Amino acid sequence: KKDVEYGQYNGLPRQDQAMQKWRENRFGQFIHWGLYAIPGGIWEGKTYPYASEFLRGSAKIATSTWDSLIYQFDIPKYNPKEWAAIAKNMGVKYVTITTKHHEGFCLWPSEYTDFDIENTPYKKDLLREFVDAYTAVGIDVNFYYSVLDWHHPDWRYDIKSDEDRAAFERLKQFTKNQLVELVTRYPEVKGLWFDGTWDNSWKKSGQFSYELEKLLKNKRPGLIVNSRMRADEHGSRHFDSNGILMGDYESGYERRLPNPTDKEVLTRDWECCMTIPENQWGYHKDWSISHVKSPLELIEMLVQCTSQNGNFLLNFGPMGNGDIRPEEREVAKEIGEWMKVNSEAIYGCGPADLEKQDWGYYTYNEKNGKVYMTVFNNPVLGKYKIRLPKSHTLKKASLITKQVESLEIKQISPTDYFIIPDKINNKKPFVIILEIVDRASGKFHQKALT
Ligand SMILES: Cc1ccc([C@@H]2N[C@@H](C)[C@@H](O)[C@H]2O)cc1
Repeated sequence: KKDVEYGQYNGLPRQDQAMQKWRENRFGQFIHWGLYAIPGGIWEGKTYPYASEFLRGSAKIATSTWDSLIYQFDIPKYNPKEWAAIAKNMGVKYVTITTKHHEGFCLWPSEYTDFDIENTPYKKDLLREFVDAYTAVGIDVNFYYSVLDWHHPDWRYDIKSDEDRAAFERLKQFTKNQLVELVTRYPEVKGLWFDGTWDNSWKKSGQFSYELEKLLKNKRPGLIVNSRMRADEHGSRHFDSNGILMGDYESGYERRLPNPTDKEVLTRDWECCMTIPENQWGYHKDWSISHVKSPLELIEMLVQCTSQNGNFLLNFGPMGNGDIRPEEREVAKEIGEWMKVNSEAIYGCGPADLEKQDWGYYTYNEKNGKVYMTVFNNPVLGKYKIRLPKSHTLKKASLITKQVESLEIKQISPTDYFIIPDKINNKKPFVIILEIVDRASGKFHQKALT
């Protein structure tokens, strides 16, 4: 064991009310919005296929040229109430918005920089309007904040000289000031999603990140931070040098999910953040340049995350004028229709600790003791196999839509059962509710998650 003074300092998984709500939420909306939404991946008539929020680098644009985009940020179509309605209808319980991405442009009127919403034609506190609109419809609000700041003259990729050290100390103070400002001006905020913390300069700031986490949690009791915020004093990130997760949940699954049978992730809280195109977080004008995930692909990811004790954060990239693009409206509508029927298998659910089968995923709600089977793959066999521990019995199977009172069950061995639906006519993923009992205790219980 290494002596780690600035690693994890509270016991995980957190069981306080705020974290339980974060866990029960399961499904969130990510929003990437900034100056990059104005060019939308196209510069001087050339389409750049890389992530649009990196266009400044991809198109080798001078910082001063890029920063002058601020004068075009007049967002005539910005309608946070409509954004919140779209999110509500999609079925998300929380939202995470980029208050400041790597470009350094702040969506709120910050005391510590002029590179913010106040100096745009819009002028008003866009973030306050956003927080109010989402809070009004009962969606929890989190802030994404990039420590990496391309606009700030004191950013350093590494600390190689006294000048670097002095500059980065100023940057750290600026970062602390902005974060205290955010949790103070917007006390409704539930969590902070840190990004841009991979450079050596931050890896050498482990103690600072430890003290910053403590400071922010003192200012906002219950605040939830992701593992990307932290480095320990040896430069380890996400997990400290003893392999202990830092922050409150693991946030390494970016545009990828764990292997569906990975049992290790069941032991901690984690969140997967996902783009609808292959790799666009900010608005890109041309989505024809890559695969665009269908609502069904995205629903399957949401169900898989829930089945493995994770949250799913689906990204939207609003347009430079503040409108939500038609493709994203359509995704929100179709996922929302599915959630209206099946969200009981998602909200407040987690892993069922049953052996995964090919037809799809199990989720489990320990409050009502119900196990949910979400079917994505119809077996040619026409029967759905369930395998239970010997001590358990499958008592009942019914459709969440209650089209039929119950489905036929056939036990084919001490551990295996077939569920035999009268007909399989589903074109969409569907949910079967299972009543499984441990004969000894009379109810299904999940192995305690260590
Ligand atoms: C190499 C790389 C750096 C930063 C990112 C940012 N993290 C995502 C959550 C987005 O904010 C993306 O811009 C992605 C890839």
